[in-house]
Amino acid sequence: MLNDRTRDTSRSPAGRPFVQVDGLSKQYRPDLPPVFNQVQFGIERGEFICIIGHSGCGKSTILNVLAGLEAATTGTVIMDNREVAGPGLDRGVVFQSHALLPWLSVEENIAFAVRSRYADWSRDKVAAHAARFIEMVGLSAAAKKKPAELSGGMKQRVGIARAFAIEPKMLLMDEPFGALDALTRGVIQDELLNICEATQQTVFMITHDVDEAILLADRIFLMSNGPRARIAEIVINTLSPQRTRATIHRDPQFYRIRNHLVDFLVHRSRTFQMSGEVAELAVTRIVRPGLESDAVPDISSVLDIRASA
Ligand SMILES: Nc1ncnc2c1ncn2[C@@H]1O[C@H](COP(=O)(O)OP(=O)(O)OP(=O)(O)O)[C@@H](O)[C@H]1O
Repeated sequence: MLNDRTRDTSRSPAGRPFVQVDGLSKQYRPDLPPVFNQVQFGIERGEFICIIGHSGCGKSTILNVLAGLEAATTGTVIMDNREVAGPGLDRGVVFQSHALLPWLSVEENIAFAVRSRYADWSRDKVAAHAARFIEMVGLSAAAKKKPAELSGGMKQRVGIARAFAIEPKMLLMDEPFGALDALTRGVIQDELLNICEATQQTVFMITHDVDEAILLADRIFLMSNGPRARIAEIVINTLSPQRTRATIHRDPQFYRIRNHLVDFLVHRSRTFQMSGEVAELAVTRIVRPGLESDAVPDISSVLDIRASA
């Protein structure tokens, strides 16, 4: 499989990234500290972002805010020059559970979503569009089956096809492969890469799997532990855009990035928590193993992990 992940990263006339998140915080109760605060990042059009952090740091809450399913306590999310103020079909969401309509077949589930997005399309056009995405996830032979007749991996493929089929401006995925066995997970990761290449989809994905993040993501956001969690580091994936699951382990750079991520999760994610007051003032650190620096608005320092490897 070849992933020639060239991106259309054109910015808005205002010079803003495609998605701009500023000053985001979430406090569920006034007597408790915010789960996260000062969360700030940009996502370019066509970029694949993975976010990693310990359980409870607020990853799902951030994703829900991006989806418009939850309101932040402070801060703004601007997507394609418009503020996100609620759910909308310009964003697709894939959760770990599939949430398929059990009385509809695979193709009907996807067609249902396509019709809600493109209400004026003819029946044939909807069916052809749905079939295209069913084929992309390798489910053409199962198109007539109901969800109860599908394996967990197949159901998750339907969820992914449905999300892509509405051609969202941003696809949000909350641990989409968390419930799958390793083999199925690998196959679907490959399919996901192929679809992203074909569609230039912008993706924001939560994962607990560092290998998955290195395979899929252009950049990896690392969240410190909560409360008062924040995006402490952004790791730019400098592996070849042609990386594949089969060959990625042969690249020495893979282990440098992997060690860096694991070290963050084991050690550094906690230090931000312990120095909570200081962390509030701190800025996101960017890790860019071996690439030239270019303008990234929320970044203030560069750490080259090759130098320390
Ligand atoms: N509705 C709610 N009311 C109160 N607290 C909440 C609510 N939803 C989430 N929380 C708390 O907010 C924190 C962040 O939750 P969230 O699910 O966003 O974390 P997460 O990083 O996605 O965790 P995980 O990796 O385990 O899914 C947790 O401490 C959780 O208990």
